Amino acid sequence: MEIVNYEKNEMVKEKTAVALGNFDGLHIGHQKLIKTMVSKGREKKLKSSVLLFKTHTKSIIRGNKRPKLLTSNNQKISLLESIGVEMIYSMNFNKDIMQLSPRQFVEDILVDKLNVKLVVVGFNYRFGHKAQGDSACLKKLGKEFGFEVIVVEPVYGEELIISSTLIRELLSEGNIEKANKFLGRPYEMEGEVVEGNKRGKGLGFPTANIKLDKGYLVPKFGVYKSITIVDGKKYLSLTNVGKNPTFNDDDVSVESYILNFNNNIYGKKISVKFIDFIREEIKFNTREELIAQMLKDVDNIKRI
Ligand SMILES: Cc1cc2nc3c(=O)[nH]c(=O)nc-3n(C[C@H](O)[C@H](O)[C@H](O)COP(=O)(O)O)c2cc1C
Ligand SMILES: Nc1ncnc2c1ncn2[C@@H]1O[C@H](COP(=O)(O)OP(=O)(O)O)[C@@H](O)[C@H]1O
Repeated sequence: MEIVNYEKNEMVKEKTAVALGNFDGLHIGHQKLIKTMVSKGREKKLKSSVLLFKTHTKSIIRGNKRPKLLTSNNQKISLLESIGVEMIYSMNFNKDIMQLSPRQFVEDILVDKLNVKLVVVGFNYRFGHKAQGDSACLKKLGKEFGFEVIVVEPVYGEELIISSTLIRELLSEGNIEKANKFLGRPYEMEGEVVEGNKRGKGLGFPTANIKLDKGYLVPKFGVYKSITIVDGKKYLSLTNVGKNPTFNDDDVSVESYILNFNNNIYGKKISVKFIDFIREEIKFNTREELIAQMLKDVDNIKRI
């Protein structure tokens, strides 16, 4: 996968097919759009590419109301690679870019830098200063500058339009099953293993605590069946998300107890795939009650 940087003033020589959007979550709607771009691009002998802003466009525009992210740039890049995308055109979304009119964006970026011959966007795509441009405007500019525009219709799941917002809501409600169905894969959080409160081993349940980045979406507090990936190997695990009410912790933690595992993994980068919501977090009166419940949780995930 080739990564080309706008900031380095890099220009693309080959003719390209480009998909445009934030693509946070890269859910099955996004996947359909990207696949359309890749296959139509191949037909026309164009280099398949995605223009990615390093930050979500709404995170700059909305300040504090920024949406919590479902995918990191690295996750997006590896998912895009697996769909067959050949190039990422990477840009910072800053005040200068934000102020480009739809016409300037098309001329300065898509035509001059990216050499586009095909642009694929979703049905509700907006672009340019104050989101003035829509797909009809893009089509008009395409005629003028000589590129084709394909607008991809929405993908539905259970009569709802699948969107990143819908998936954020499902994860916040603990509806991991539906969120995973719409993502087309399990929801995944990755991070470095950091030290926790050093209680886990004493309870008989050591947990690898992931260093959390505040920008990412944390699913509903509770206990999940999960798959934890350490050094490329998959392990069955139980992941607790929340504030450990039994111990009145202040901070939110995401921590995995990995079954049949006994290694020191502090400092390693691990990834947790959420498979099933098991139960809510409980405030127990004693450590013993918590331990008894964790033993039941282990039994539980071995059965489902
Ligand atoms: C399977 C599992 C279930 C858990 N359920 C609860 C719970 O219901 N209530 C709670 O207060 N903490 C729960 N925890 C979190 C523990 O309190 C936490 O892992 C323990 O205090 C160790 O924290 P530490 O890693 O910061 O040392 C659970 C942890 C695991 C692994
Ligand atoms: N089965 C296991 N699951 C998770 N972590 C384990 C396991 N076995 C050993 N470890 C190690 O133990 C650490 C967790 O121990 P714990 O007592 O819970 O301390 P902390 O509060 O620092 O998380 C993990 O970060 C990891 O390095």
